[in-house]
Amino acid sequence: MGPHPAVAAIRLAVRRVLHDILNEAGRTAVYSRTTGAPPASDATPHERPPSPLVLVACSGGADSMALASALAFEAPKLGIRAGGITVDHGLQPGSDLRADEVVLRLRELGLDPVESTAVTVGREGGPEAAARDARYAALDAAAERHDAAAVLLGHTRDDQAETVLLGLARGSGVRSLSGMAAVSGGPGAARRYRRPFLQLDRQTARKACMAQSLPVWDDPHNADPAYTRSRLRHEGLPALEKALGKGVVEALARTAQLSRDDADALDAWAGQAEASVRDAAGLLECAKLYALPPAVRRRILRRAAIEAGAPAGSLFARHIEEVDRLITGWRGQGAINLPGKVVAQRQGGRLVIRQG
Ligand SMILES: Nc1ncnc2c1ncn2[C@@H]1O[C@H](COP(=O)(O)OP(=O)(O)OP(=O)(O)O)[C@@H](O)[C@H]1O
Repeated sequence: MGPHPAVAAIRLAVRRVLHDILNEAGRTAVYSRTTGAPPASDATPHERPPSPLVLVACSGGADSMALASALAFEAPKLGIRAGGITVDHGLQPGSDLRADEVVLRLRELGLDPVESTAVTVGREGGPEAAARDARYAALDAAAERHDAAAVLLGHTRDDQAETVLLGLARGSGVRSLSGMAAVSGGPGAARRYRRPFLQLDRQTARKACMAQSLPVWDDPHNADPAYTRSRLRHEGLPALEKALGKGVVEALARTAQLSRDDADALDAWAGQAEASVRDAAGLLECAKLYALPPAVRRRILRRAAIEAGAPAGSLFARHIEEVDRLITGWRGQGAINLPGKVVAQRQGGRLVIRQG
């Protein structure tokens, strides 16, 4: 009898990603599929390149426990070492004990190395953003320390749908609607993070844990109505499903993929158009900017503001719209102040964006 369908589904999702990692590293999965033994080789063990290490980021929740179990099952068959890391945010009493428990469970799955790392969560950008920043910094550090080829994250299709809705409600562009990427980078490692479950629904991950008798922990934050994402998960999406039908989560995840492709194309277009709207001195020419489609023009303006020193995270659509009005609605406006003490002004048909 084969594995439970949910277990088969999580394993397949992880296997695909592990194959990608091997291919990118220029290695093929030549290790025995049944025993996990390396192929017979003339090379002595110390001449063989060390097998790559893949870490799973695990909170102890159903999604990342399912991910850890699938990694533990698939990695040895491909000659990949599998490890795990859990981050203790220190936001609840006893969180250190919980982290120790997660470490134990990951070790029981056969992962090695496994470690927990404690972080201090600041306040910047609100509680969710601050916890996320601290978590990724810790995961980046762990990946560096262990020289990991990749870190797996347990985001599911449901998380993706929530992210798309949050972007939609913020009124931002297609980049924001494109949600989370299946592959994304950390400092110095453009393809560090992988999300094997992005096409998989949360129920499948949960069922896979049940089928394997894996205990999971439900983060009280996930149910805390003080958090926007939690309200969306427990009230917003169910209401949408009631009104629009069950396929809404899948449709939102598809929207993410389509938006990502559109955003990438527009970014590339803006990158190419940028050189053609600069004069010999490198200044942006307003007449040429005016002739461009708004989506392309605003991307060029955003890039110029960031290049001048505006922090990307504080630069919102409304800032760029105001700068855009220097091009499309010129009536002698004064200089426009942007985050990071950057100033944009129109001078003699040129747009000057620099730190004031
Ligand atoms: N404390 C943590 N330590 C390590 N990794 C974490 C931690 N919290 C989240 N992650 C990683 O980020 C992913 C997304 O986390 P998030 O809390 O947004 O989603 P979730 O649906 O609650 O996931 P899970 O059920 O795995 O907790 C997790 O699946 C996991 O890979």
